[in-house]
Amino acid sequence: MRLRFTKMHGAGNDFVVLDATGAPLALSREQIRRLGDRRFGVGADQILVIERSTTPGVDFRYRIFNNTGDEVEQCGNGSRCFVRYVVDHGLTDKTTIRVETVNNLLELSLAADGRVRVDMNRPVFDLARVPFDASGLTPRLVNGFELWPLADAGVEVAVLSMGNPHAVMRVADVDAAPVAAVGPRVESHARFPRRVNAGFLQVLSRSEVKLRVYERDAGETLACGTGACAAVVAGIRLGWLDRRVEVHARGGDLLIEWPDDSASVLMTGPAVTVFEGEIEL
Ligand SMILES: N[C@H](CCC[C@H](N)C(=O)O)C(=O)O
Repeated sequence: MRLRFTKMHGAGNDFVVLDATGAPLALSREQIRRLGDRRFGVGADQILVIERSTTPGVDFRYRIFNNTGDEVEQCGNGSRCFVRYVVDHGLTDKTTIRVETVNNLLELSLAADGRVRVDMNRPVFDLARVPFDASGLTPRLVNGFELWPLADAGVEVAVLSMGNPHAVMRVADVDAAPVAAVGPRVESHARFPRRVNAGFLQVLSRSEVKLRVYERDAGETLACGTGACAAVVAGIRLGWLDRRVEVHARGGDLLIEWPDDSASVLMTGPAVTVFEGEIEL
């Protein structure tokens, strides 16, 4: 099968974007893995498949696959690249776009300076919906929010979902943090039945942080949009951060806002098209 694709990134988190708005696209797990393979394929952290939505009032649907071939629920940087793609390819003339994913409905808009602003919906703290198994654990409360001990990984984590699961831990210096050693142990910890994205958060001030994320399936990426949302929400709940935070990821900067505890999390950041191409799968 000859397949046209668009290579994009959002703050260095990179994607292969496939346009299935004209005709359905059914790819095998192996074909998804090939697209994501940096040696034998195009190479990307995730593969995004864009489709028209059949839901009234919703413009598009987009599916997200980690480069292992696993389909996942949410991708913050990917949602910004999705908007950039549909606008640049004339698939919509709207400036605010509603898109559904496997378990979420997002409202996205182009900002004046070319960045993309995404309403990432509300964070989920119900542990069963993350999912996280806290049975037998006693959390340490900070500002009334739980930090859960993962003794065998030697860390405490804040646990929440942005549609996909996140475990956030505070570190003194992200550049010195044991991401390669501790990331996989948290990602695959038995208390996360669907595994988890592991965020390493350094607080620079109440409105500025540095973040590294060891992503579920993908390993450390240069940025993780949902990870940035989860880290800022956890920091606000723990009393470390204000409601509008600049997040410095290794691949670029994201602006995260959580106006109040009942509001959606808003993320603003870059979305860049790198090249278009074709591949024989
Ligand atoms: N690895 C994530 C999916 C991609 C999320 C990330 N790339 C983002 O920008 O939110 C997961 O398995 O939940």
